[in-house]
Amino acid sequence: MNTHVVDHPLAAVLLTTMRDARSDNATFRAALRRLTHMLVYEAMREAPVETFDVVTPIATTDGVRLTHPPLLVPVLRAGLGMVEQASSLIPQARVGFVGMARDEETHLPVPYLESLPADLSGIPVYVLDPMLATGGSMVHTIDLLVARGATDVTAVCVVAAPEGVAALSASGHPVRLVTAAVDEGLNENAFIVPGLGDAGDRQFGPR
Ligand SMILES: O=P(O)(O)OC[C@H]1O[C@H](OP(=O)(O)OP(=O)(O)O)[C@H](O)[C@@H]1O
Ligand SMILES: O=c1cc[nH]c(=O)[nH]1
Ligand SMILES: [Mg+2]
Repeated sequence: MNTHVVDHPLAAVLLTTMRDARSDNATFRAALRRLTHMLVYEAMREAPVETFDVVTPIATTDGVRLTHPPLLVPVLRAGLGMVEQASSLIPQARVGFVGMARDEETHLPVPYLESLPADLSGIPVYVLDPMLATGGSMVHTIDLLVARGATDVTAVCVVAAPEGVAALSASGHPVRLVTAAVDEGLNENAFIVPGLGDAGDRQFGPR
């Protein structure tokens, strides 16, 4: 599986704000929005484009548009903080939703929402979730996408654990990962170390 760590000073500064336990909910959400801009920009670098005639006030020239506008899939709750920025960067994108909450005892994802187009064949899909910990939530989300015919999936994350990267790779799904960091690992509660805490709680408050 291809893993791209977005290694840029501006991304690192925003990630630092998100990691900092002193950042309040609003500060955390603002940093996530700005970092999402950079992650999606990088994730779309190789997106295929087609040309068409565009008429400037002076002459006709080649214009460019995305060949296959993608589907964005935020994983609720935490992925909600990424979708507005991602869709403003790609106004042609459609948006689907998956909702999932980890069971605090088993650390397994418990799905509660699935709102996706029926047929995803030929559509690139960008899954938005700041955290890839055990990988259970992301693998389950991609199971849903692949069952609808998706063959081109990008997981856009802020912090990944090596365990989650390995789980994604072992899933055998057609996925690549774009993330701002790969951290040390998971603690006994399956939280990422050093991580940034619970990305849902840090945006919206505890459930
Ligand atoms: O890789 P995993 O071990 O599955 O953990 C990652 C998941 O945990 C977080 O969501 P959470 O379950 O806390 O729900 P929330 O977004 O509502 O807080 C996060 O946003 C991922 O979806
Ligand atoms: O560190 C973690 C692990 C799972 N979910 C989070 O929000 N944070
Ligand atoms: Mg959470």
